[in-house]
Amino acid sequence: MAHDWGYGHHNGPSTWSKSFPIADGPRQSPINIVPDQAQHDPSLKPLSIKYDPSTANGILNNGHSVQVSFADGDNSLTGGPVQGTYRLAQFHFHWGSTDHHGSEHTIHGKPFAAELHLVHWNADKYANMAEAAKNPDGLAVVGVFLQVGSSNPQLQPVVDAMADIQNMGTQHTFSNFNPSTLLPNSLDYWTYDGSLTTPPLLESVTWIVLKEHISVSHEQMAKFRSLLFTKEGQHPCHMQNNFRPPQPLKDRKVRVYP
Ligand SMILES: COc1ccc([C@H]2OC(=S)NC2=O)c(OC)c1
Ligand SMILES: [Zn+2]
Repeated sequence: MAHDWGYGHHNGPSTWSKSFPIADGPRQSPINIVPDQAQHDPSLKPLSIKYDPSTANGILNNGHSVQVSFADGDNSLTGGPVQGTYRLAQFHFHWGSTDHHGSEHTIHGKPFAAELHLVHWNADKYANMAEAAKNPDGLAVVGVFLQVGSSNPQLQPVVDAMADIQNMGTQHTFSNFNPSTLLPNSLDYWTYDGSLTTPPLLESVTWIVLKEHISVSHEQMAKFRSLLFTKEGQHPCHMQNNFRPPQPLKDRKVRVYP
């Protein structure tokens, strides 16, 4: 059966457990992060991220988000909370209908306007992203908060490409883009064991949520909200509020670096 999960009243996050019982699992994401309760851990290392801009190979409206994919190549995440080398597969975003909410993780209960997810898979242990996603140490997702303020020129190539992928299922060429330009100056982070934030909600993600946000302008956010959840010819429904709310922490600790 084709899964018709979404973010609407009838198919949104509160309904996902019907088809995906893991939605009520022990390590679901996102979560609310309480900085004062995060634990220091001397085994945590600084993050090391190196991307090859020539591996960017397309931008897609997948009906849930806007996603930029990368060919297998020298795109590595090492250090931080992970062992070995994780390879970048794609990045995408989650955002709201206003500038005051839209991120998936929250800090002290406070949401940001949007959240960037840079998705990496454990290339030392698994053959590809799909295999990695089935394993508890398979994925590492770097989360970056977007706060509305000054325009972010580094985001503009992604924003400009949105004109070509307005409808669900549309894609366009997107090349020579270095996603490290979307990272803040500081790579200090919180980390915890979690999951994918949309179905299949697999509990295979080591989360690395950066403390420092990046900026985005109100006008740039309006372009995100101009995207459509719907296909060409369908009654148009604007892509916004494509975020899952925070889930119970249960028996987990959030660690902090430094
Ligand atoms: C099959 O591939 C998937 C499926 C779901 C997600 C969701 O989990 C997070 S995290 N953000 C999402 O939209 C995904 O992202 C890596 C990749
Ligand atoms: Zn995501």
